[in-house]
Amino acid sequence: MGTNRPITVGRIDYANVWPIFHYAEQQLPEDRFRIEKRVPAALNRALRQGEIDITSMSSFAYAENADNYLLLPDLSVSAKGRVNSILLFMKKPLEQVLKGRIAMTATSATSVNLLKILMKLYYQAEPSYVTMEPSLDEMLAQADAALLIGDTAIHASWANKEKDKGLTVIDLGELWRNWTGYGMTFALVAVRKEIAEGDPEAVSDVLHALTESKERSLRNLTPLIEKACAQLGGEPAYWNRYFNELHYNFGSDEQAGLTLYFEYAHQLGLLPHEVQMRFFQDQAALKVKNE
Ligand SMILES: C=C(O[C@@H]1C=C(C(=O)O)C=C[C@H]1O)C(=O)O
Repeated sequence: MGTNRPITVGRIDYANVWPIFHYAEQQLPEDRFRIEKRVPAALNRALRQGEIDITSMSSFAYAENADNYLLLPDLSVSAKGRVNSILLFMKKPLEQVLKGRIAMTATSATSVNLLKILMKLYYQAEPSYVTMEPSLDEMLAQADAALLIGDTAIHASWANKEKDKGLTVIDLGELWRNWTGYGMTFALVAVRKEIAEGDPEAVSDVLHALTESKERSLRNLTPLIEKACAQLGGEPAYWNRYFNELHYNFGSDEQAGLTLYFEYAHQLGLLPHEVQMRFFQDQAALKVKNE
């Protein structure tokens, strides 16, 4: 059974998802699939409100609504240590930031809650938080430190070096790893249950397109590196390292790190309930196996 309207697929508007999406769009026929590119917070909201059907999204926002969603298996944006694009920029020494005020980007859900977990449980600190649009200068005019994610964080980290702004930078993926010994999963791909039940073939098509894109991208990163230099600036060596330090699978290691994050988020009352991760079962794959 297929629905009559096209299936809307959400793509995070940052380089971190390029390996998963770069080759996928050309495999999803335009008469059946529509791609929406937005920042994570907008995709999180659109999925919750039923405006889109399948999306790459903040792992935290998946957890907030896990009963209504299924995860597309083995797809994520994760880091085993340094993530390079989830960064706390501090204009004051850390001791003052811990007692001060932190501006957080309005585009994120996972990272802002990761920062709260690290502040409370790692540093035993309770700074105050303000949510703002992602502009480093404006954020730092109002706060002692600023949390940015995605391409905005990358550009701000370059400007900090090139313009000698003298800000101290903490990479949240690296801090999480040093503290817990685990990697961290920032983004997942989820489908609304209603769509998975009503149009499983379409969901399966999206799963295959994203999985094939991931595999093809990782076999040869050169096209993505060239595109990143052309569209976002920077050097090939930077992007080579960036795409290599991110991980795009969601196996038992990634699940263990994310489970710990969900537990801490629940413990601090950031998530109102415990989270049971549930996955879309690809019937198309089962059918092929049984034939
Ligand atoms: C690696 C990243 O992962 C992401 C962080 C997200 C969040 O904080 O909610 C959501 C999706 C990803 O964009 C990044 O933004 O740089």
